[in-house]
Order: sequence, then structure tokens, then C-alpha cells
Amino acid sequence: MTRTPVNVTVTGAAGQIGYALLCRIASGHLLGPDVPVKLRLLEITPALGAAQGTAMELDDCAFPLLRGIDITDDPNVAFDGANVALLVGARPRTKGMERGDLLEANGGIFKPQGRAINDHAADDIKVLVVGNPANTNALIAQAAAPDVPAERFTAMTRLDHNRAISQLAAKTGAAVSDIKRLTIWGNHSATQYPDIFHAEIAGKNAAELIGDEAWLADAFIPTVAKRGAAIIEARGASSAASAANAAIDHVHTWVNGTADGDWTSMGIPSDGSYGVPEGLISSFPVTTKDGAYEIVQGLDINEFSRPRIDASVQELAEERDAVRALGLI
Ligand SMILES: NC(=O)C1=CN([C@@H]2O[C@H](COP(=O)(O)OP(=O)(O)OC[C@H]3O[C@@H](n4cnc5c(N)ncnc54)[C@H](O)[C@@H]3O)[C@@H](O)[C@H]2O)C=CC1
Ligand SMILES: O=C([O-])CC(=O)C(=O)O
Repeated sequence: MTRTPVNVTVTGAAGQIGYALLCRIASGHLLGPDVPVKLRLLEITPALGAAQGTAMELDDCAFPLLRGIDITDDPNVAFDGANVALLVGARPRTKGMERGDLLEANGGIFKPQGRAINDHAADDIKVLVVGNPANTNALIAQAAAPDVPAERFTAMTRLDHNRAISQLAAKTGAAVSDIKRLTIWGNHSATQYPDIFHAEIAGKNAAELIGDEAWLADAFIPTVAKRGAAIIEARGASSAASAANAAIDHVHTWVNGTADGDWTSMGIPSDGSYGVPEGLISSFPVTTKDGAYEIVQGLDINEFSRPRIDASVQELAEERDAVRALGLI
């Protein structure tokens, strides 16, 4: 049986995450080893040549699943018929730029892209926002797409989730595959809260196994939350391979489901669960099945976790208020 190719749109395709991402999409890691894909690459006009170069390399890989590559600087073309959209291209913060300037510059990118998704994407569109500030950029795009179900707009905290698992594995000597039910709460920023109180390591509660709140507060949480900055310091450039890998993981899990007994972390529009104001795009523990996700309910939030979740959610509320004041949502 020949399957209809899935249209995957990638923005910022000529950037460093784009370079690490596209081969993996085309080789079947995003959607599965039997799912053909068509790629649409969106770039700003001056970067179209570089995107073309990447497309030439994709051709040279002769991926059996890759059924075509279109390159454009027009969001209306890029999102036409899109089933999956990875919004990677964003305006980075540069010297002298205030936070408001950054939000405004990104509004200029994510608002028109949200509108183009609204007007042109396929009915089953799933959107992952990677470009920072990812949660609030997702909110801007979502607000510009009133005809698309709000829950289709998600933001990436899977890199934080993967980083936290890796730190736990290093601390305990456990295999990465033995670590389950880890949660990232809140914003993809230094205020995020990686929560191990419900996590399991080879079936045992992670917090009890480690039994060291000082390590949690002073080592684990800051290491995970500031890992992006540490990579920039070490590499002289921000995380790219690990960010691309997390984007692949996020969409793969969303489409193909979480394993029984486990969950993942996704930035998603809050339904008010766990005291997170409705509508904020915040990271939650979620299970996924048949292309849909659900927030894991009923977790006990202890005194250690509550103020940390609240602080990150407060930052998200401030970002929302700032983009609202700028007329972006
Ligand atoms: N959520 C997360 O966990 C992570 C997010 N990031 C963020 O991902 C974003 C991309 O990172 P890199 O690929 O390293 O940056 P990069 O600067 O190498 O590439 C960004 C690309 O986006 C393009 N671009 C800019 N405006 C665009 C527009 N309107 N339409 C289409 N393309 C546009 C640029 O031309 C450039 O090629 C950054 O905002 C970064 O902070 C990075 C790592 C992790
Ligand atoms: O700060 C950045 O641009 C990179 C980033 O989000 C991360 O590595 O988590």
C-alpha cells in the first residue's frame, strides 16, 4: 500500500537546528519508518540560498521516504496543506535589546505565521514551536489562528525533559531507559521546574531513591534550567543537535503515543489544571495516544514543588501580559 505523504513545514530551515533536523525528518525519525514526507522549507529571503544548499544535500541522501522539497519565503505557500509545522526560525535576542523588543520582533514572525496556518494548513495540523521565547511565541501564533483548535499549538520543553533524564541517569548510574514519569513544569526558560517527585528510576520513586533535597535545589534544578546557557558558553553557539533531537521526540511522541506507564513533557495550552491559568502555554506532564494528548491528572504537588511551578507560571503570565499590551494576542 502506498501512503499519502505527510506535509511537514519547517521554518528557519537554513539555521543550525534546521540543519540538524531535516535529515532526521526525511529519514523517517519524525513520523515513523513507513511514513513518506514532503518537506516545505520557510526562510527569510536572504537565507533562501542556504536553504537550497541544505535541500541539495537532502537530495544527495536519496532518502526513500522523501517525496519532495519546496523552499519559499512566503508563509502562505509554506503552510499550504501542512500536516505538521515545526516553527524553529525566530529572532534571537541581540545586544541592547530589551525583552519587550524581543517579544515584538517575534510577534512580527509568529503572528503572520499563525495566520497563514489558520488560512492554509490541513485540518489535522499539529504545530510545535521551538523558536524562543517558545511558549509565548506559540501563544502568539495560536491567537492568530482562531479557526485551528487551540490544543494544536504546542511549545518545546522536551529538550529540558531529556536533559533532566540524562542528569538523573548520571547521578544514579541508572540507564536512561529506566527513568520514567519525569515532568517539566512551566516555561522553557531558567524558571522552568524539573520535577522528580513522581519520577521513577527502575520502578522506585526517584526523589526517595536520591533522598537529597539540597542536591535537587542546588545542583539538579539549576543544571537542567541553565543547560542552554552552559551549552552556549561551551560551544559558542546554542544547542542545535539536541534541540533538533527533542523536536523529533516531541512530534514522534505526539503522533505515535507515550509508552504504557510513562509520560512526557509538552508546552500546551492550560485547561486550568494544577492551578495554571487557562490559556497559558505551559509545560505539563502529558500522555499521548492516537495523535492527541492529555494532561496527567491527580498528581500530588508538594511544598517543594508548588512555589517553583508558581514562579514559572507567573513568568508566563507576565510574558502573556506583555504581548497582549503590544497587541500581539
Ligand atoms: N525550545 C527549545 O528547547 C530550544 C529553542 N531554541 C531556539 O530555536 C531557535 C532557532 O535556533 P537556531 O536554529 O540555533 O538559530 P539560527 O539563528 O541558526 O537559525 C534561525 C533561522 O531562522 C531563520 N528565520 C528568521 N526569521 C524567520 C522567518 N520569519 N521565517 C522563517 N525563517 C526565519 C533565520 O534566517 C535562520 O536561518 C532560536 O530561537 C533558539 O533560541 C534553541 C534550542 C532549544
Ligand atoms: O537559549 C537558547 O537559545 C537555547 C535554548 O533555548 C536551550 O538550549 O534550551
